[in-house]
Amino acid sequence: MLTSFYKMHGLGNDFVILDARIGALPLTPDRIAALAHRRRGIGCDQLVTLHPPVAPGADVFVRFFNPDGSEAGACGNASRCVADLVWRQTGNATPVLQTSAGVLPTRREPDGQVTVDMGAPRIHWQEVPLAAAVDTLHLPLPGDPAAASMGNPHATFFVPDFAMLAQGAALEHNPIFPDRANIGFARMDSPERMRLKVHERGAGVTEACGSGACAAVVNAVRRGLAARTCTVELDGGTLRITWSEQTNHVLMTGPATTAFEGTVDLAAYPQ
Ligand SMILES: N[C@@H](CCC[C@H](N)C(=O)O)C(=O)O
Repeated sequence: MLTSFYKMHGLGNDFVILDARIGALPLTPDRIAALAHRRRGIGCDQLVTLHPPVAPGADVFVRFFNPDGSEAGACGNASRCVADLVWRQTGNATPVLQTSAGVLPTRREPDGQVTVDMGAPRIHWQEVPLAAAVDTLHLPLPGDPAAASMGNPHATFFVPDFAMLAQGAALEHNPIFPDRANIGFARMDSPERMRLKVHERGAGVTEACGSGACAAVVNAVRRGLAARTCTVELDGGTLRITWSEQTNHVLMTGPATTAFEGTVDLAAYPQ
């Protein structure tokens, strides 16, 4: 069962991308976890699959899976990578991605970076989701985080340093997050510049989290800490995030890089 894959990354947040547009792939949560394993598989922060689109105007349907086998509604860095891949395959510089959380227009910039319209943030407690009707701007947790969904659940802690990062795994599983959550730690260096580290749901600390950067800027703007356009510095590099006042959509701009292409025998991995 030889299947080709692309190994790509956005700021060191790395992906195995499998193309299921020409035929379904026999993937299960266990097989995804095995493929994502850093020593026994190809290794990645997320496994991404491409499918024929259903939404009118969409060019490709994209699904995102964490290395624990769970599925996520959004992945900002992988969205840029898929847009870059579609551009390289077809020459379409504005591919539209369909995801389980919505339809995302993308654009290749003149400098080769990719902008993804990540849609409108969801800030009602049921949309995040949270387990109870609480103020999403001030969750009843030590550290006073704010919550938002960018198609996947995020909580942002505004911190002076990153001493809390080790608490990310416990916070991911806090009962206030019924679907677990990605946990961001943001240090505001100025209203236009943020330093961010993210413990990702189902993946642990990664070098960058695109949806986490979008959620952190949204939450920082809601708190009066950031300008609508903010540079987010992650361990793997920087993203430019704009939360548009006109459209309420969040635009994310950053690089997309191909590391290598390869072939994998899916049957050699557990089902
Ligand atoms: N790395 C991603 C987010 C991937 C999904 C996340 N771990 C989740 O479970 O929601 C990004 O760049 O946004």
